[in-house]
Amino acid sequence: MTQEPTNFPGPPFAGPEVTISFLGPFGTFTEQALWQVAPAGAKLQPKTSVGQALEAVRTGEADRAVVPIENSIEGGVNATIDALSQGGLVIVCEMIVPVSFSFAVRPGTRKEDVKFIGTHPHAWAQCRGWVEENFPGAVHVPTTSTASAAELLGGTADVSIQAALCNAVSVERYGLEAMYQDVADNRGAVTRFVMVSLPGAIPPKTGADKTTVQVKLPDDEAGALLTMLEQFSARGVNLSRIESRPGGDGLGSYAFSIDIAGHVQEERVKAALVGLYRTCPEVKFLGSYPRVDGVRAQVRPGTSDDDFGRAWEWMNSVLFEGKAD
Ligand SMILES: O=C(O)C(=O)C[C@]1(C(=O)O)C=C[C@@H](O)C=C1
Repeated sequence: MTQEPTNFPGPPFAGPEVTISFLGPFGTFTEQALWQVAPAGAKLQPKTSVGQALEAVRTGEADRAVVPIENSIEGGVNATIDALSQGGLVIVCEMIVPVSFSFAVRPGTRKEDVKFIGTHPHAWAQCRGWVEENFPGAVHVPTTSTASAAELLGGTADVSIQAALCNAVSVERYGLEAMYQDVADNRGAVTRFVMVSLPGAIPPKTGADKTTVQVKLPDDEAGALLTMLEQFSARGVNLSRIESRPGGDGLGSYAFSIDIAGHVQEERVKAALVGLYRTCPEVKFLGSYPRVDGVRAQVRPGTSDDDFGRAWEWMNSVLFEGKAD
């Protein structure tokens, strides 16, 4: 099946259809997220880790990768944030998926048989209280995704788990049955996913955009964090997420993963990023893309593209015409 590359996020792909790698196997929440944007004929490549899904794009094996980046209960997905910080990839769109879990077992399993429960650590963190109440003393067996726990449980091999906390679609896919449905400690939990590609044309600005950057602060410099934040506040740029990650060069060295409300083609965002680049040892641009919630950035008086344009006109008249007012 041939796809029109034009309205698909990110640079054109070699075609005829787009190849998308994702945190697999089939039946993960990540697969559910990718169908929000993937065309019907997309070729899917399930991978066993976020790192492998992203690497497939770096090597050209896939045109895009879809990976989880943030959960409303458990916070950032470090594997994704760290892998993206290695550079070479950009985010081209985001998706949000409401998350609740099925408690899946092999047909015939009794409640008292369940001693070991397999699932992804992020899923476990979202169901910890429920498990404590319903299966006190049960042990968490971490798996590479929620669907991999279901696949393991449904497989013929003699496995050590008796239940999996997974997406409802995995229950049927792997021949299991749901002992409980809609399991979650917090109603309304959502996970945010991103689609990434090799860098190319930046998705056009819509007025409701996000820009993701990774910034390293100078080591042992008093006020370095404040200086970094001032680059944003001085230009009226709002942040929707900021997380510190170890820089990897020993204790005390940190990098910040930041989502900015705005598009890199907006003057106030450009000015903030230029300010960051001047004052921080490392700045990585990880993409500008439309916000899935459609929330438009509030533009403070004096920070619109028009305000920057008038200010530059004035400066040019000072520089090139010698004007003094
Ligand atoms: O394991 C999956 O099904 C995933 O898509 C991963 C993931 C995550 O990394 O947060 C996605 C959504 C849920 O929050 C639990 C797990």
